[in-house]
Amino acid sequence: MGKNNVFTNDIKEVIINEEEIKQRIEELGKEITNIYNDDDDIVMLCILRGAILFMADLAREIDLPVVFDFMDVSSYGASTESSGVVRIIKDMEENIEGRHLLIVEDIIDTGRTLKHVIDMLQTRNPKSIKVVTLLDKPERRVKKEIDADFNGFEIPDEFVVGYGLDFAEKYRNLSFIGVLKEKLYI
Ligand SMILES: O=P(O)(O)OC[C@H]1O[C@H](OP(=O)(O)OP(=O)(O)O)[C@H](O)[C@@H]1O
Ligand code: HPA
Ligand SMILES: [Mg+2]
Repeated sequence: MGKNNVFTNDIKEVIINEEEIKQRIEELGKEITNIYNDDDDIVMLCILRGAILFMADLAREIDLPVVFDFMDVSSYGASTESSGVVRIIKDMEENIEGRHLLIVEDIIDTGRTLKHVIDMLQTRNPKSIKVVTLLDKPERRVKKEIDADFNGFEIPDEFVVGYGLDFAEKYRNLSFIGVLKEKLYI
């Protein structure tokens, strides 16, 4: 059986394939490498769980010394709509005062998760906060001021899964980004 075939019946359309993801991450890695100095103290913060694959691949394309940290944040649960309540399930471990913080997200949708995380982390006085997201759904933004500094792909307003993104915890291990068939959640 070929790779990811077990999910074929659930996916309406592949919108970003494995090769496109890989190429874009190489570009993002170069862009990010270029905006920092070699001696900057950088903490890469992975927002669990969705950003785990992106973090792992992006970090290897950044040619700078970085520290890894993780924060587990959840607002979607088993739904395709944000609950509106952003829950911090696990806080980060590093002290970020005076250090550069690079937040790594898989997707910015309504922007609620990122707004909540940034508001919280800003009070800890990092030297800078920058955000890199693999996917961006600008049409869905409620708080217009929330945006990424680095953005892999702009996508339309459809519920997507794969490459870390889930529906009810499923599909995270797809190697591409696909649109989920609506009959599975409507
Ligand atoms: O811009 P928003 O509308 O807030 O949506 C984006 C957030 O939602 C998803 O997380 P989710 O709550 O599903 O947790 P998960 O990463 O563990 O799947 C995704 O990983 C982002 O963190
Ligand atoms: O389109 C999406 N897919 C998966 N998780 C998400 N969290 C926000 N938007 C999405
Ligand atoms: Mg999710």
